[in-house]
Amino acid sequence: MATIVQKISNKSLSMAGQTFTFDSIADIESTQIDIFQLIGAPLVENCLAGFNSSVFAYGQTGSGKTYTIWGASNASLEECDQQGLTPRVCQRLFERINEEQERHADKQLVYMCRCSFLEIYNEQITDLLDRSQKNFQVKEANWELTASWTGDQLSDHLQDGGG
Ligand SMILES: Nc1ncnc2c1ncn2[C@@H]1O[C@H](COP(=O)(O)OP(=O)(O)OP(=O)(O)O)[C@@H](O)[C@H]1O
Repeated sequence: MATIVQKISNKSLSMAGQTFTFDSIADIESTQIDIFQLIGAPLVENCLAGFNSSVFAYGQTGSGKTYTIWGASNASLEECDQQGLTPRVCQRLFERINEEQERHADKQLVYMCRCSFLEIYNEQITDLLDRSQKNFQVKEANWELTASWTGDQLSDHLQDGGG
């Protein structure tokens, strides 16, 4: 069978005779930990520095979006190889916040975290933290989301399966 896409290096691949270059390319050998180190850990540091961060998974059905963003269906918040980005990022984020608060105890740092978890399917946006919110229009530029969660609420939600 002809190879359609060929990985040339960690940053480039060839397809139909053309070479494409990216910041980084994961492949079939990449583990959930690899993806967390590549995307999740820098994202957490970015958030701690006060910047908004987002992860966008795009691909055809069955290509592994849910597996990558969330994890295998049997993965829980407990340590598990199959955990995806979301539980790992949440865990690291709150660990790092505790670390920073302890390190700078004299400054009494207060962090406010806000997160949204959205699915776009058939041009319909669903708020995955509040499934009653499912009629956002793609064209609307300033739709507002209700998802402003405390760490404990988010942690409970993740442990309940996030549905
Ligand atoms: N890297 C991987 N290692 C092991 N299993 C994987 C991997 N990626 C995906 N899978 C498995 O492949 C199947 C399809 O993956 P997944 O459900 O994540 O796709 P999807 O892109 O979210 O699909 P859809 O768009 O239909 O929701 C699942 O059973 C998932 O556990």
